[in-house]
Amino acid sequence: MRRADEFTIATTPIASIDLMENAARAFVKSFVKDEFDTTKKIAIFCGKGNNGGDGLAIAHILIAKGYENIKVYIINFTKKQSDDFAINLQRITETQCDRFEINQVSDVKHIETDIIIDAILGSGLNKPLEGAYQDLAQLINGLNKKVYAVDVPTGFFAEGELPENYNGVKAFKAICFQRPKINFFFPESAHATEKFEVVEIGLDEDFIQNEASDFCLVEKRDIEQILKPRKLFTHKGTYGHALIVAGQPNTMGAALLSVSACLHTGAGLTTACIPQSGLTALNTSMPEVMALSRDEYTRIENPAKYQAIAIGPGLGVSTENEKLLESLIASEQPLVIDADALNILAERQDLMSKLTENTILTPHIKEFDRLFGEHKTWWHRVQTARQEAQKLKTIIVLKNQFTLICLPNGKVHINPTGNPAMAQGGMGDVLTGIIVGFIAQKYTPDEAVMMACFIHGQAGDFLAKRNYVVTAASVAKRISKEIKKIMDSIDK
Ligand SMILES: NC(=O)C1=CN([C@@H]2O[C@H](COP(=O)(O)OP(=O)(O)OC[C@H]3O[C@@H](n4cnc5c(N)ncnc54)[C@H](OP(=O)(O)O)[C@@H]3O)[C@@H](O)[C@H]2O)[C@@H](O)CC1
Ligand SMILES: Nc1ncnc2c1ncn2[C@@H]1O[C@H](COP(=O)(O)OP(=O)(O)O)[C@@H](O)[C@H]1O
Repeated sequence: MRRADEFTIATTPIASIDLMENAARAFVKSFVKDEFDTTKKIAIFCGKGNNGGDGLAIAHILIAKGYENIKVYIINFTKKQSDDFAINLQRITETQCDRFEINQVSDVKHIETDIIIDAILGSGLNKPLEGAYQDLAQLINGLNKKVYAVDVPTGFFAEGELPENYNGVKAFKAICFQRPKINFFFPESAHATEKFEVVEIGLDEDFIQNEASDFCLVEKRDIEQILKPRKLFTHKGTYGHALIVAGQPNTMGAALLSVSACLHTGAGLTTACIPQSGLTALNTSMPEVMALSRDEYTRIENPAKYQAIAIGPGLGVSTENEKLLESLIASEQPLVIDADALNILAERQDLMSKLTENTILTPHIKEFDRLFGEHKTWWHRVQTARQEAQKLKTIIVLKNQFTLICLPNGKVHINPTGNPAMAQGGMGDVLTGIIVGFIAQKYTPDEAVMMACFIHGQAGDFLAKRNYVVTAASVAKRISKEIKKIMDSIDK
């Protein structure tokens, strides 16, 4: 982002001070949506770098908008100041804004305010907070006010491993510039901010798109480019045959959820390989689905006849299932491996090197650590996922609030859809069903995974607008409508 900043300044007729003004305006636009009461007391804490420069620009824009009680506090812990900070300090001096210098932390104790805007340190943070900065952050947290952070909360590293005990400012919302910071996507960021919003500040978009970055956010337009319409004269054979090996007598639900998701994703034919005891449930709830009884078939005859095979939801860990997984891996079909099949793999590390190229592994955090070892931080976990995806030539779908899709080429696609209403058992089984449903329809494995994660989350987001909790079965049933919604938006 810093390079995009420099590029934009160098190649467009925009001065860095104007870019700072753009950033401040974008911050204010978002801020006033939440905080429209112009009589509230607002304290803006400004460091002396560009983050603080933003804070000063925000102050004069808010004053111009009629906010009556703005006070600016300059954090004077260092002599060094940035050029744009100095320009904005001069500008604010020419207004009626109340301005105070904080030379020591104790000066903050007497501040009375309703809202705090944190512009002390931003993306220029280059070491963990200590000394006066750390004490100041603790003091601000102790005031228990609603804190809006400019770009990032003070003390929060935009990327890289986050320190175990976060000691920075705890924000209610971070309003960050142009692109989300990678670390916002990891659960540890919840210590630093309750939420974040990204606002555009006019950086050169073509430059950002072309910058080599290993991380990218999946967007609706990516899905629009991949999705193919169902054409005239096509038939069930066109849309492939998916096999889902899942369920045991007490976890038949996992199999049914996965199969239902596959059906609603549009596979031409779906076969469920489940124990005999589940057949009645399957036939009653989904007569469209065919069955292979697993009591009879401990091996899958002719796996090549399926265009896509998933194994794992509710499968159970047993010697028979281990053999079944081993035989499917030996068939050299690319598989979708989930849940108990991942747990079997964790016990049989020798099978890992035998996985066919483009096999998809879909672990949640615990399954991931069972497979690849304990990790203390998400940053570290994601580095491992990237390395393993490259080494094994597999796709690793590391499931989370923001699911991270690690591809064999080292790229990580971050899925932005989904919400906590989806945090309920069975949701991952549905994701597996969607992935296998798309692969059956001849989408490439990385396309299938990207579409599946995005649409799974989008279905959950739609349902969460009207429900406190969203069940896995309701997400599975919603998939076809969400695909249609995207299809219709392409047609327009
Ligand atoms: N790029 C963009 O898209 C745009 C960015 N903009 C804004 O600029 C912000 C980045 O500004 P920035 O580079 O001036 O750094 P900032 O965060 O103000 O820090 C200042 C100085 O603090 C120091 N320091 C570091 N760690 C420390 C610590 N632990 N404890 C104490 N001191 C510490 C360090 O100085 P050093 O240690 O290197 O001498 C650092 O240089 C960004 O977040 C956004 O708000 C927008 O205006 C326009 C578009
Ligand atoms: N807070 C959340 N926000 C977004 N998605 C979530 C959230 N909690 C769970 N999910 C999604 O639900 C699924 C849960 O997967 P998993 O734990 O394997 O479920 P199960 O094994 O019960 O089927 C993942 O796709 C995950 O991304």
